[in-house]
Amino acid sequence: MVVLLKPGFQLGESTGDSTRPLARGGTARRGTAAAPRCCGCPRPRVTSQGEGNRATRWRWLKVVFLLSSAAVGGLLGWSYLSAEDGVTEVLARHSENLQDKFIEIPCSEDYDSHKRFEGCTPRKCGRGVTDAVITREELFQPLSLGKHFVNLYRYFGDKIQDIFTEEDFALYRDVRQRIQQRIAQAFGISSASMYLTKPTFFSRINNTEAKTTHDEYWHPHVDKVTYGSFDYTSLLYLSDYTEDFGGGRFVFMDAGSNKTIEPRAGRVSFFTSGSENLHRVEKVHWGTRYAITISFTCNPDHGIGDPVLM
Ligand SMILES: O=C(O)CCC(=O)C(=O)O
Ligand SMILES: [Fe+2]
Repeated sequence: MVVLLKPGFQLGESTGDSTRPLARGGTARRGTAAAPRCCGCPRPRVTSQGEGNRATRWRWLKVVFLLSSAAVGGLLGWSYLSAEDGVTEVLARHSENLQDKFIEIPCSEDYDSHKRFEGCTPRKCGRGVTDAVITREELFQPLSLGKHFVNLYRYFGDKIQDIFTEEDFALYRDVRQRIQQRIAQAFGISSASMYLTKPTFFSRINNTEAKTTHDEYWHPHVDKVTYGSFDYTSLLYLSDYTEDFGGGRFVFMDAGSNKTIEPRAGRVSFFTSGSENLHRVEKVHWGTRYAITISFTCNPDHGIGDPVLM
């Protein structure tokens, strides 16, 4: 109930079509002389019909003004939060099971400042997502044991035999080959012209504080700048956005409209590594996010072999 008291008015209640005062059960009637009287009370002002209408209009104007202000405020707040979040389009939702999604974008000039390998160095650039390369059943749990941004080659040293089995590595090789073929097909190059490059690592991200700048995964970056040898980057997600962790979406930072990929276990995203694909990872708010970065170079000198048990 909205109760408004204005000079010259008695209690009234807003109704759907007007702000008529209650007129039942002896309650006072606005704009008439039938209001209760008492000795010594100031004589209620008798208002004309015109004045009453003006006041009603005034009240409605106030209501309309307040509602519009609330709507404008809400819109501004929403657009501020969206802008801060930086997300304007979802490329791949967690709930979707995507066969193949590929978006071509113009290449940056980054590749011109490196030695070109025709038939491999990107002439066609873009980004893709697929849930069809690896089944959820194939996901390799053993590799999820790693520490934050673990380098498969360096971190474990002699301990690597205790942690990974020959089967884990065989599965890694198989998955790596399938991703390599998918990338080659999407960009129209030969899979044989691509080489696995370092760092190849898996990441375990939670909301504990970063110990070194290497742990600060959320900064916008270009892989070719950060890692040098990368020409094609791929990411294999091992856990599920909103089920295993909150935050942690992958964001392509395009001018004016960012695009997100929501991680899903078994989902592979891949893209050319130059500044046409500036990106970041949102901070993880809760839970643990697992992913493997598998990247390729066109320069055989920067190629590495698959990780093996020694
Ligand atoms: O884990 C991700 O989604 C992306 C990580 C990343 O940007 C990188 O490894 O360079
Ligand atoms: Fe990256």
